Amino acid sequence: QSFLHQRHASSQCYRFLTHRSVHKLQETSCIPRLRSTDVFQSHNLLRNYKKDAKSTVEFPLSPITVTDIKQYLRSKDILFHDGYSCLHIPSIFIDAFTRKDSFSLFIDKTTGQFLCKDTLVEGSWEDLQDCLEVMQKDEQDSLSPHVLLGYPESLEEQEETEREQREVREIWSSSLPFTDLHDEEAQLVKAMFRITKISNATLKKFGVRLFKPTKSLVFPWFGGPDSSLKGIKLLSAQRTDGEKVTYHEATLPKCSSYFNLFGLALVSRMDSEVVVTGSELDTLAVSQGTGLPSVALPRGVSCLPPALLPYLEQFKRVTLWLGGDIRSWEASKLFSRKLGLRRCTLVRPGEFQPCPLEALSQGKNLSRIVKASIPAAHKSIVSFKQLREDVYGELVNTDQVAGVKWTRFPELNRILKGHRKGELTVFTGPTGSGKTTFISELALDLCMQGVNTLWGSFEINNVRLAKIMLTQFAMQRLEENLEQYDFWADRFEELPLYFMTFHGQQNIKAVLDTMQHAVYLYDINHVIIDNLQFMMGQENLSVDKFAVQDHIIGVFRKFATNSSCHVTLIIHPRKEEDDRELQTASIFGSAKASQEADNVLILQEKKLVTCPGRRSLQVTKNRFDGDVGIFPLDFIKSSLTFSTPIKGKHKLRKVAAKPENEEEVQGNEVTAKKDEGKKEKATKTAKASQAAKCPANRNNKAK
Ligand SMILES: Nc1ncnc2c1ncn2[C@@H]1O[C@H](COP(=O)(O)OP(=O)(O)OP(=O)(O)O)[C@@H](O)[C@H]1O
Repeated sequence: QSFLHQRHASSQCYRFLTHRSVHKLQETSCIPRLRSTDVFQSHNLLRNYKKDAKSTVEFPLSPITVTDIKQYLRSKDILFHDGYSCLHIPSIFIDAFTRKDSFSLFIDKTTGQFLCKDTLVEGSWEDLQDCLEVMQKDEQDSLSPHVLLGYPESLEEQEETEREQREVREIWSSSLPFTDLHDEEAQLVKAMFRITKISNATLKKFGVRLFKPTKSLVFPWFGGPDSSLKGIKLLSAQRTDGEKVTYHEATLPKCSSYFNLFGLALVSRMDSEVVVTGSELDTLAVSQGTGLPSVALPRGVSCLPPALLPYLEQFKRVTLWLGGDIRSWEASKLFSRKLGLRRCTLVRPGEFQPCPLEALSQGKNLSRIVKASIPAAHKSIVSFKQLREDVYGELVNTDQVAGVKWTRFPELNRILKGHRKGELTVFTGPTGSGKTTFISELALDLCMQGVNTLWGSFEINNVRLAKIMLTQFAMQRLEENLEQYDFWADRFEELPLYFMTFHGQQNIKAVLDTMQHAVYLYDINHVIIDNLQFMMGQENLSVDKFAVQDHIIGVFRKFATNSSCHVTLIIHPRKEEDDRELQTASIFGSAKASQEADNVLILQEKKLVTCPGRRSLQVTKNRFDGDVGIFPLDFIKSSLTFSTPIKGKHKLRKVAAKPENEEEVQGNEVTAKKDEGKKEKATKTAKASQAAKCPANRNNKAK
């Protein structure tokens, strides 16, 4: 209280302290980014490798609820509209006469973060409270938009921003509108991007141009009160497998500060309906095919940054048509929660409803597809009639339904089939057997494929953990190749990877709040908790220890389901006997708790008689399709990675995993052996190609 009073003693003082409080927030942030990036992002990186580095700054010191926000506003006699994702209040950064009845300041209901659309002033809930207090104290009816001190950019950052802005202007001014191209050339470019059905009029309307030197389409980002050019996205196309086209994109400014809803500049204040797509080309297709306003998400289906929500508040109906695959479908269900379920309808991907661009090329009626979109808010009781399309979707897309495949662990794909959202994986193994090291590689593999990942490492600190992951990423001992550090660190920084800063014993509520917050901000798909024992300390230990553990498992289970987020829990076994293998029962206190887990993985240490000390991974539970099994792991100390042993060298043996189908396990083992040769070859090729890509020294980076 007294601190607050001091803060509000004068505007001058307030400016200084608010500035400091921003830093305080950064210091205490529970989800910091690894390091600020100052590297221009390669034109060839896929969008799902990018992460929103900027938003890690604003972790609230104490979680805020919409009720708290409303109560505070009422206490200050501030009128507000209760919007879908935000509360709308009259902006305090424009004078009372100009603002009239316009409610242009948006407060995020989940985080309290605010944005004034008229002045683009933004800040945390604490910042807004400070501003309101100062206004009241000084009896002012508005504040200068400059009252909030920004987060000062370093000289390097300023230079980088200026360089980017210069580059934006240069590329834009040397790009050509399609109407300036010869017919033949325009057709050729359209054929290359597979957009022959998109008319020149549509391209012109959206201001799409061609940048000839890299044969890229240029999508402009117009924004701010003066609708000036704020950035661009460059899209290049490459034909693979004859007909298939792979797109690569790059943004300026770099992806972490690229917050453009492409198409927004064409939306009028009166529009109440919008179709949200996962790519700029899809937005062109929707606009041309339906005549409806349409916007594209800057990072496609990988995330919907909350910073964009105020721009979507005006729409009473939002149709999410994010693509033609299961990943888009899952993303649309998650994003609709952020946008407010009531107003969202979803286009279910399928044979007759591909992504908008494909639908346009196939001559489908896009308006009809949008009209047939289904409400996102589902009822608690449904009939099979409502479910049949979902069931059909699962049947025709079995591979995608099975989840993201590991690239480094083909044997795990064979047993578990993939990594799926909303599941709970429990992982155990003897003390010091390499649990953290193994899970680190397992999670890294997924993260490298665009699975947004959050680590809760309570036992080892984040620097050590990041060092392990970076070594696994580079697949080599970086201590001996320090000149390559920047090369690998720059690439590692691009991963959608976040760390909680908790260390040691933690209160489970604080951890869950942080996880929830991260899911909202970064669309986290995978949380790893290492390990559960660090959440036990503060619970009431007068009750049975294992009952507490089971309770905590139940809490994480609920979180995984409700947040559609995969949770991997590392747990120490309850007892270890030297000559006995660990089993499912070695972890859980009760049968109920083992029931909660979808997957149970055990790192077995001493099971292969021929090679003591060798680890193997055993899957003892797999709710998805019931397959269980075991496969050996080879540990490469220099890279801290695990890989399948060389064919024929080590004999696989069956363990008492109580497989439902013994024949199946034997079959699995045969397949595993077949895979070994392939894996070895793949590892060698991967290492060779990485070595080829990696520069001999850091000077190359500067070049
Ligand atoms: N398969 C392996 N063979 C030999 N050493 C390994 C293996 N896997 C990991 N290690 C090493 O063993 C040490 C402990 O590994 P790690 O911290 O991953 O184990 P843990 O099971 O998580 O430990 P704890 O039980 O304390 O949580 C590390 O130095 C790691 O590099």
